[in-house]
Amino acid sequence: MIRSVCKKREEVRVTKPNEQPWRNWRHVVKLDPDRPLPENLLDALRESGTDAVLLGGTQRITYDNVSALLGSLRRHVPELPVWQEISSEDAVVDGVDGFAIPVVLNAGDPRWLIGEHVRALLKYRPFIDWSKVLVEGYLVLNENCAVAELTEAQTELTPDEAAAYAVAGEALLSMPVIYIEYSGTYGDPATVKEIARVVQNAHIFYGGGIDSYEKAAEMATLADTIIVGNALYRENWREVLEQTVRAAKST
Ligand SMILES: CC(C)=CCC/C(C)=C/CC/C(C)=C/CC/C(C)=C/CC/C(C)=C/CC/C(C)=C/CC/C(C)=C/COP(=O)(O)OP(=O)(O)O
Ligand SMILES: O=P(O)(O)OC[C@@H](O)CO
Ligand SMILES: [Mg+2]
Repeated sequence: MIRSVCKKREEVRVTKPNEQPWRNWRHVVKLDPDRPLPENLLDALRESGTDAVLLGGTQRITYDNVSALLGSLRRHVPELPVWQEISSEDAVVDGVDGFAIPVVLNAGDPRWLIGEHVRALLKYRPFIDWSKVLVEGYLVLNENCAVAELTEAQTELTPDEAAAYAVAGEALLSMPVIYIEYSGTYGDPATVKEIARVVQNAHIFYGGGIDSYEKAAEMATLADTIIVGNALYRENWREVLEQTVRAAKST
């Protein structure tokens, strides 16, 4: 009986350590498919030393704008890994190097903890190569960002509470990545430090408000990977790119 049940199981590929390229990422650029890029940014990425690009945003993400941005990246920087951070099941594209799937640990609306994921699995499950999937346990900590509003995230957390969410993600839910998300504002180093202290094996992404060498260096000493988004859409994007990569690689 047991054997026949086992035979019926589909083969699920488990990711091996050498299939976790994100463990080597120190600096990542997050590009929003909904926003026009500064001229020459993509060419500058080629020489920048950044480790990967995440395609992601919260609002107005469509199949067409993700495909267009992916196409531009492949033309200008063919060697740079590009991962799609899925925020809408209708915008999933083919041809990326991997998929990052956010799960918002402190979501007030459970859709963003598991509901949307189940809906997407009903559609994509037979076609998924799980070795290309990275689950990100998001901790959304800036109450004034689009993702906090969408997910109704409980952002008022002490460092101890934030760390408990991170441990829940790592130890209870076996998440490989904990993403400390302050999108749009620079985070509280004490909170990031406490999370880094208690998390044992999960890889820590930090994102939010990084626009200088000093901020990048501070967060890069606490987190495994820093993610730079909004500041790349400003006039001084060249300086931001150069300084934040240099900080991430030298700390
Ligand atoms: C080709 C093929 C068959 C591929 C298979 C695809 C695949 C691997 C499918 C997996 C199925 C699956 C489980 C998909 C997930 C579906 C889904 C919609 C899940 C919900 C994700 C989620 C919690 C979204 C909420 C928003 C969020 C966390 C977005 C992440 C990006 C982010 C925070 C961007 C920051 O942007 P924003 O807040 O807009 O910041 P600024 O405006 O300030 O810049
Ligand atoms: O846009 P910023 O504030 O740099 O944040 C980066 C990233 O964490 C957003 O999801
Ligand atoms: Mg956005």
